[in-house]
Order: sequence, then structure tokens, then C-alpha cells
Amino acid sequence: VKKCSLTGRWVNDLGSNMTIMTMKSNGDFAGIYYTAVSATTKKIERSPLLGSQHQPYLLKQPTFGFTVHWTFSDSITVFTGQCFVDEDGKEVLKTMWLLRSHADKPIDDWKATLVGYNEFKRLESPME
Ligand SMILES: O=C1N[C@H]2[C@H](CS[C@H]2CCCCC(=O)c2ccc3ccc4cccc5ccc2c3c45)N1
Repeated sequence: VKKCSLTGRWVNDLGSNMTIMTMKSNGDFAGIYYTAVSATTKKIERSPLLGSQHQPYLLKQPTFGFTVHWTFSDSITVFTGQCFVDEDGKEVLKTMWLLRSHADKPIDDWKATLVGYNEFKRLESPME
């Protein structure tokens, strides 16, 4: 069964959600990210994501990475992690991320990268 193909809708522990719409045969994917939180005063907007995963038929519980280009701010986040299937057959994405915000000058570079982690669960569509 095609567990851990990332296409579809996911929600994380912060309440952010992402929809992965396209998946190429080599595991490259694209989608939209809507963050529930931000540290800027700008209005949060949907932002595009691009990523790549190992193919579940080749590697069970595949690893992946993706980049979110925040349209509403001058920052970018890269997520990387792995898809696990628990005993109830539920998929969970365990990820860590680096959030790079824009620094005005090199001396400010030291404070421009935040690190964290998020877990995502699949948002089942109502039919299922
Ligand atoms: O679902 C998830 N949502 C959160 C985590 C990892 S990504 C993160 C949302 C990030 C939105 C952009 C942002 O907050 C943002 C935008 C611009 C910033 C400019 C300057 C900053 C200076 C210091 C700290 C910041 C922290 C976040 C920032 C920005 C800065 N998972």
C-alpha cells in the first residue's frame, strides 16, 4: 500500500497545514504551506513549497526535505525529516527545520537562523 507518499494534506503540532499537490516519479514534489504562527507582524499568507522524497516503493518510511519560500516575509524555512507509519497504520512526519530570516548586515548573521521541530499528521479528507 502506498503509505508515506507525501501528496495530500497534512497538519502539524502548531496547527499549520500543508497541501502537496504534485509528485514526480523521481520523488520531487510541490505544494502550498499555510503557517499558523509567525514572528513577523505581516499578515500570514499561503507560501509555496518545493521538496523531494525517497520513493516509498523503494524505501519504506522514506526521508524527505522541503523548502518553504515565505511570500509574506523576507525569510525561508527548510524542513527535513522522515515519514513513519505507526501500529494503527497512521502516518506521522517527524521533521526538524531551519528558519532563516533576513539580516541587514553580516554582523547580524549570528541571530538570523532559528531551529526547531514539528510533527505532521495526515488530514483525512471527509470521504475516507
Ligand atoms: O509550521 C511552522 N511554522 C513555524 C515553524 C517553522 S516555519 C515557522 C513559520 C515561519 C514564518 C515566517 C516568520 O515567522 C518570520 C518571517 C520574517 C522574519 C524576519 C525577521 C526575523 C527576525 C528574528 C526572528 C524571526 C522569526 C520568524 C520570522 C522572522 C524573524 N513551523
